[in-house]
Amino acid sequence: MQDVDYARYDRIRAVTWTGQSLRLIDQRLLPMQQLWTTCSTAAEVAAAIQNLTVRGAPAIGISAAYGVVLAAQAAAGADGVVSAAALAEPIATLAASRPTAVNLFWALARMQRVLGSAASVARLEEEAVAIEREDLAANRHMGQLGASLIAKGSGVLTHCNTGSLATAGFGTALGVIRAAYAEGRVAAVFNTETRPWGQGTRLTAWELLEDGIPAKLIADSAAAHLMKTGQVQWVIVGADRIARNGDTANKIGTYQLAIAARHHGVKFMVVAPSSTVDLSMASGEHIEIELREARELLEAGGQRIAANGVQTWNPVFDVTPGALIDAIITEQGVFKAPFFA
Ligand SMILES: CSC[C@@H](O)[C@@H](O)C(=O)COP(=O)(O)O
Repeated sequence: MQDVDYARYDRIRAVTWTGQSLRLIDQRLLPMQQLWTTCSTAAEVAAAIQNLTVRGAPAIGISAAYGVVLAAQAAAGADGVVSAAALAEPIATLAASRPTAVNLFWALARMQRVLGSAASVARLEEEAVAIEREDLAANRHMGQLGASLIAKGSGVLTHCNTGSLATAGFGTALGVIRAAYAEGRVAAVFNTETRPWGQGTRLTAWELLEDGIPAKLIADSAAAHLMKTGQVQWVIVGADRIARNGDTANKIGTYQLAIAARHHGVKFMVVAPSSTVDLSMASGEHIEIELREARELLEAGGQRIAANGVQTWNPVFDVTPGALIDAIITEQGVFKAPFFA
């Protein structure tokens, strides 16, 4: 096994905690502009999650945890202690920012457990830092676990953005691709555009380029043809919420990739920290799917491209049945059906 040069992948950071504020690279502007925005309140963090300044399930959870710390700093007494009552509203605002990624609710619940009826700001900050550190460690471990499943010379396809920008660093599905590439297992990397918002075009293609990993961007609609031509042996994706039976909510388009993969004998891997596994859900049937604004479909590069009056339906996640998934990797191991049931 080849050692992975993690420092190489740590140059891009989505989320930076300064002690008094949260600095976020504005993912809406990448890759054309690298600008950071500073959040000083929980409401600003919630807005940044809602408007996709920061996105990706683990990065959303980490940001929300720091949002709680910002609210605690603002509400604490001279003794540095804050009450649960004082944080109820900011926590509710953070929880309302996006519905699908369970990491948001998981991180808030973890902060609330530490908060109890009252806690020191220092203890809350310690917990948020731990959430971030544990995510990075989980990603590095999942990278090794996932890479070990990939035979030398394989082609891989990934969807959406699951790299440093979506996590505390290194990434989930992209972490597996990075580790597998470092180990000399990967012969070709393809990534989808991921319409309508374009996480693949804007973010994953850029991360791979920065890594120096040779990769090709494909249209979402080219994926089945790519599989048919025998160029990929694995589809590797992240997740926003995984039910006990392995049903996996992830970026819209993941489900059709899984169907095409099964048809062509291509294996399908989901990579996500255990914070993405929602043990309260027996299946994916009840996962709330976020609907986003029509503009994402009606415009390209800020220009209107659809006729005035066109109506839209824009679900931004879908649920892939566990039956179409060959392996789910968490930091706790490699899971096969029946997964967590
Ligand atoms: C490690 S990120 C996993 C998922 O969060 C990712 O694939 C995804 O669907 C992100 O959606 P987004 O709408 O960009 O937040």
